[in-house]
Amino acid sequence: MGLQRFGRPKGVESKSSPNLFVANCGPAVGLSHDTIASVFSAFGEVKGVCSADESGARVIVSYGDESSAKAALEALDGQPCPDLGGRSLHIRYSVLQPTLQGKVNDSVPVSLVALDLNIPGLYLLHDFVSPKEEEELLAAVDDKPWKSLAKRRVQHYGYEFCYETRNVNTRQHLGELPSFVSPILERISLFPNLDNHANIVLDQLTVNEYPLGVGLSPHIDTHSAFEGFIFSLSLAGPCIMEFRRYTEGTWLPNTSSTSTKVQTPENGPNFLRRAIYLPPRSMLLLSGEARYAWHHYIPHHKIDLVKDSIVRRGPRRVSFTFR
Ligand SMILES: O=C(O)CCC(=O)C(=O)O
Ligand SMILES: [Fe+2]
Repeated sequence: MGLQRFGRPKGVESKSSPNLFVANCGPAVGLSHDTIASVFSAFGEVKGVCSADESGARVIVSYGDESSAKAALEALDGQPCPDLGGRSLHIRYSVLQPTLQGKVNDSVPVSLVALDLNIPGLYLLHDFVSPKEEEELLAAVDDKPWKSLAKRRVQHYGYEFCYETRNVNTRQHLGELPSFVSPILERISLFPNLDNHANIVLDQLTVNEYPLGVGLSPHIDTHSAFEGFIFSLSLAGPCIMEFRRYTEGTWLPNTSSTSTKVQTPENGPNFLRRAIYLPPRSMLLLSGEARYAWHHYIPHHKIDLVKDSIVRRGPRRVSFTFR
């Protein structure tokens, strides 16, 4: 029985189950799993006791049948238990749920630095803006009208972006990029790793606001619309970004537009996958091969596994993508 296979029940009333979630009980409060098993076995055969989480003070007690669990819950919940050092236990039914690992186990190992991905043209700078600048940028866009898409909200500056064609409408110039991004544009012009700084022309900005659990489908930003560099600044919450490179013949360009949408099964064998962690305030640069040969996307996760740590996404992530 592995850690976190059983969920903590959400409501006060939960469906009966042979598994009990028992709080105020465990090795951290001086009660071994064996001791707990022996006390709970007074109500039926105990199949196992395991930690409910990393606290050491919450366990799952599993019986072979629901009636034993019900008897134990009725007898022990909320009562000081003399055989368990007089502790008052808080007991609920628990439910088997997919492991935390299971929710993220389709992920590739997530790197913290761009170099580890071995994708030419991919760069990531941490702390590109300060926490104060982050706050100001978020306040500036929250002051402007958001446009709601199916799952996220966007703002466009410079040129309007058309999601049907995945292209900008060059006849609809919305004006210069707003003054609140001027310091960012200045800093971008000093970005290391760029051969020819004079070549950077960034006249379109998309601000994306992703609610918790929302990501972005695999795509390559339309070539004709945005030549050269794509810079993406992450604010407010973390996420991971994945990259796929298809070997020849495994994807087809979507002929209805200039975009190259993925048309292969999600987990076909014929592509390479890489992933990078994007903390808030970091700036990602996609150029060269990273920009033109790899699809990028943000998995629709609420949590990401980053170097053996569980990283929870925030209530929202806001990105500023300059092209
Ligand atoms: O949110 C991001 O960092 C990336 C956004 C993106 O890839 C796009 O707008 O094309
Ligand atoms: Fe993109």
